[in-house]
Amino acid sequence: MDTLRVTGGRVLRPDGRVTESDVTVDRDAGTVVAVGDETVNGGETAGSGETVEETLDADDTLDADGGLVIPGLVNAHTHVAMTLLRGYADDKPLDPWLREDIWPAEAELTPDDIEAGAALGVLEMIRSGTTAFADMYFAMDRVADVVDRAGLRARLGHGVVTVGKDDADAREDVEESLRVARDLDGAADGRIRTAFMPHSLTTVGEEFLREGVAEAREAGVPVHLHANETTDEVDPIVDERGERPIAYAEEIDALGPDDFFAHGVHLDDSEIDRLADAGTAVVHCPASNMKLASGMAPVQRLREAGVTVALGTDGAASNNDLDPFDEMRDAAMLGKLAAADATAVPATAVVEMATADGADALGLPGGRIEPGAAADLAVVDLDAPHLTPVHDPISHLAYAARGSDVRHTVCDGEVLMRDREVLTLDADAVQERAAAAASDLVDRVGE
Ligand SMILES: N[C@@H](CCSC[C@H]1O[C@@H](n2cnc3c(=O)[nH]cnc32)[C@H](O)[C@@H]1O)C(=O)O
Ligand SMILES: [Zn+2]
Repeated sequence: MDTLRVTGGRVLRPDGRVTESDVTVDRDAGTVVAVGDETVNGGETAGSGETVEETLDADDTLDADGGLVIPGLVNAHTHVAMTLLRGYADDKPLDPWLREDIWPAEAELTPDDIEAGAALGVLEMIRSGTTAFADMYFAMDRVADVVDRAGLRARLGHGVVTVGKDDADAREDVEESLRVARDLDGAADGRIRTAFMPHSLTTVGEEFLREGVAEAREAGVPVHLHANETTDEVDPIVDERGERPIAYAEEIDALGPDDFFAHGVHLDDSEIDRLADAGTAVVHCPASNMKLASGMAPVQRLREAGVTVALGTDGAASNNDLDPFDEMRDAAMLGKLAAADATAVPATAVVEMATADGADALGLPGGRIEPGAAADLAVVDLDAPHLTPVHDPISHLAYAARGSDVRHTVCDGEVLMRDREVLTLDADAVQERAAAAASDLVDRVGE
């Protein structure tokens, strides 16, 4: 067995305990084989016949001294190539922001641009401890190439918009989303999974939603869309159909146990119950919701109702970074404000949302450090002034740590970043190429 040992750190366990343990990883299988002396089958590692003691001479080690070993963080909703539009248009509500600024710029994006933007976003994510993400965009074959090279996991889909398009163009967009969902599923040695991704219930027509969802069910891929993000996305559905958006989603068969919806800001109690009954997850994007003044999602109520709530950054143009630590802190802060209750959405909740609940929402491995689990983890350096003293490491994850405190990132047993150096991408080249692509893009939009 080819082993990696993460030594000398404290480990965040699935039950919330923090223990001083080494973590042993089988690099070939991409799984955790031991946490301390806890193994898959009591002392023997993964059926190899070797005991933990015998594998003590690891083939490779990562120093976690003074650090906290956590499950790799999950960014459950983003548009990763939008890093090119970071800081391009700020301080506007969703609808005019999309129509006046973002969509005209996106109309000029080439597949090369999208690859450059995706590489930049993935670089940023690896550097802040993210090992899995969900992406809704276009030119997804190029995004998949980046994920393959960079070594993390993703659930990818082509975003469909049919409003303002003629029938042929609309159909083509739906077909492209289904093609991506079928062709890319299982790519990158299984690290890439896919979904059918209609942009939202108001930007895709009913007929296209029904047809696309039916095909997605046939293909066995989940559905991911923006739901109840703003009141502009709720009111027209209520006016035209006499039902709430989540009831509409259920009616078109888009409310399944493997499906996950971004935002869920404006949900009433009946919709929360429907989500809980269906087992559909919600991806909370607190920074984007605050920046676009979309509203405050009922995170505490959703969790109490039994809905799986994950965390997402949304695109870098509405955030403006892809740092999952910011998202944890924002979720805890905004969750309290939304509930008018300082005990709501505590530190333990947001850490769960960014790890196990994120992996569950996406239906991807990871999110827990335990024998037999996927070896997706990050080591957070706690030896810094803003993290001193350490009364409670989970409090620090939620409230005080930053993406730049991540020392190492591991996904599927591969070291993606060691001592802050990303090993799978040429960071300088990625940054330069993205900056050049972004400035060319803005020139073209201005012409
Ligand atoms: N194929 C579609 C593209 C859809 S990709 C997903 C879209 O979601 C947009 N987007 C980014 N952030 C948000 C948000 O917060 N709410 C809704 N849409 C967003 C993003 O800019 C992108 O255009 C087309 O032809 O236009
Ligand atoms: Zn979005």
